[in-house]
Amino acid sequence: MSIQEQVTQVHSLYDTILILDFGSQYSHLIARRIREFGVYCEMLPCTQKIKGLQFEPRGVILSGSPYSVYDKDAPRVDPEIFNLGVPILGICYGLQEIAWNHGGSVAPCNNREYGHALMKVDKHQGHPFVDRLFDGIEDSIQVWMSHGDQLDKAPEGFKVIGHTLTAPFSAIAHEEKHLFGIQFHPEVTHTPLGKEILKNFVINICECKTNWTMKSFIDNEIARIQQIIGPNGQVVGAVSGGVDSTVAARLMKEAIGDRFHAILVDNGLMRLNECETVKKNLGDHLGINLKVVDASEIFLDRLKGVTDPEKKRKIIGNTFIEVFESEALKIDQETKETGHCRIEYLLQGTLYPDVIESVSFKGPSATIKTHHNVGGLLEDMKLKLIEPLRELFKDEVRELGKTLKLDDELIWRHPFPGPGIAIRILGEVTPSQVAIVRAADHIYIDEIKKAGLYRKISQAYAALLPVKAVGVMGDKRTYEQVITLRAVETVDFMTADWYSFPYDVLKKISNRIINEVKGVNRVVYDISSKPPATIEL
Ligand SMILES: Nc1ncnc2c1ncn2[C@@H]1O[C@H](COP(=O)(O)OP(=O)(O)OP(=O)(O)O)[C@@H](O)[C@H]1O
Ligand SMILES: O=c1[nH]c(=O)c2[nH+]cn([C@@H]3O[C@H](COP(=O)(O)O)[C@@H](O)[C@H]3O)c2[nH]1
Ligand SMILES: NC(=O)CC[C@H](N)C(=O)O
Ligand SMILES: [Mg+2]
Repeated sequence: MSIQEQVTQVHSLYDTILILDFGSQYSHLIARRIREFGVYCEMLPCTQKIKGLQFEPRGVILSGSPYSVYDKDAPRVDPEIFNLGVPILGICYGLQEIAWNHGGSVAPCNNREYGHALMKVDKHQGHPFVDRLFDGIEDSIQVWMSHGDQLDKAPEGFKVIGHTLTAPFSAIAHEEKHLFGIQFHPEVTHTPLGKEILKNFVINICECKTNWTMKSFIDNEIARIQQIIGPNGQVVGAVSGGVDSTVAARLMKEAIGDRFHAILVDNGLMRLNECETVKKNLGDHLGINLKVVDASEIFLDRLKGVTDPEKKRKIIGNTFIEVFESEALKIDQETKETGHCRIEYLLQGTLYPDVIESVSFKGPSATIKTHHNVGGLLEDMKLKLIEPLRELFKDEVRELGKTLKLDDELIWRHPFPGPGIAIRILGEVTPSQVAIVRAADHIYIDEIKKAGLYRKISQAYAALLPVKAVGVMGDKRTYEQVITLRAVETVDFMTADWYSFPYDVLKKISNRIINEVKGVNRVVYDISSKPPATIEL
């Protein structure tokens, strides 16, 4: 079977929901919820032309957006979508966009709704289709809203299927055209019955089959990679030993075999003995021959005198790419005789949270942190990126890892950021500061493991604060640095709570760090949740 045929087969095996993304912070959550039902979905930019679609969706969802439909430069859906003849659900901006396209009126409202609201469900006897969206929901529901505009008139032919005290057209539907619009966000957990509503749309209204699984994601991704890379293409891979890049590498290996060249860059900012351990693990478990490139001097040299964490990330991101580009040239030379093409692609294990926090859709959503692998890339980089996990959340990648039969230890490894210890030293990064963090972190993680808490905590690390404090050791005054410990619990790393440690474990950790790590006389524990803090510093 040709690759094109394999791709087409995906769409014949699985019913597809098309999500058109207007740039909401929650667009990917919609995709994630739908995949949880076992239904395949694809998310494309809202500018997608219907003529150019390579598949026939069973239904379409229009996401929310930071824009207002009446803005001059507001993103617009291709009106052809309304001639597809499949059910369409608009969420927030999506609702407003449906109304806008059908002669409804949308305007800024006096009673903006941000947060919880109670929506009264309006049923319509004799119009069975419009009632399907809120099937199983009686009377009223708790919903989560985030809008400053609202409909002040329902478009012609639409029925009102829900209203709140201040928004009379919170939910509308068209019996014959199978169009639905809701002002609230069903994709966030703050709408407790949101999942049921999405399920009603996807399964009861669009009648999608629920046969999509992680196994099919894998097959689909492998086919896609083969199609992109071609029969002779080669790929260089950024592989850190973390679960994301390991899963990505595993898919790539499966897709193109030895034409995949995995590289671990030792940037001098890794944890104790990390490079050796990772090389061994990936070789032993996955048969991936990992080349470790020692570039620690260049990285540490470029970080001299730099204290701003964003600058550190950019320097590290850029230097990573330089190393990969120079390694790719070396591999091109070495494989010249094989008939394989020159390396065009760089594989990265980028996940959705890396993307959403680093870049913004057409500008307005805020950049939180430039993850080195997204916003920290070289502007004129020659290698093109291939990122099979770019749409997934961490827990989905772990699920994928399980399906790929990766070792539990690897799947449940705490994430470790690419810029590593550099962003865990507030202030200048020097070899002696790196050594302090490395030693403290090693003790911290060791004690967490000994206490049997490693799997309960989602991510833990030690970091160095840029301050000194007075202490007394062996009757002598000390004036040394402060280690801060962080441990969080989270599912998707988008929000997180600090971990509530048993005191005796903290006591032991603090004691060991102060005794064993020279240059430290205090240990503090970070009790900030995300938001408003972030997981890293
Ligand atoms: N030292 C490194 N050498 C090569 N590539 C790296 C290195 N550190 C990070 N990367 C690349 O940057 C990507 C993002 O890093 P990140 O730490 O988010 O993911 P990960 O290391 O694969 O998984 P985890 O989040 O579990 O640590 C990685 O997937 C990998 O492609
Ligand atoms: O590869 C990475 N490069 C980065 O620049 C980076 N910054 C944060 N992280 C990791 O992302 C997750 C969320 O972290 P934050 O709450 O600090 O944004 C956590 O798991 C962080 O460890 C990074 N990973
Ligand atoms: N969350 C949204 O989609 C908001 C849509 C629009 N910007 C409003 O404020 O109403
Ligand atoms: Mg990592």
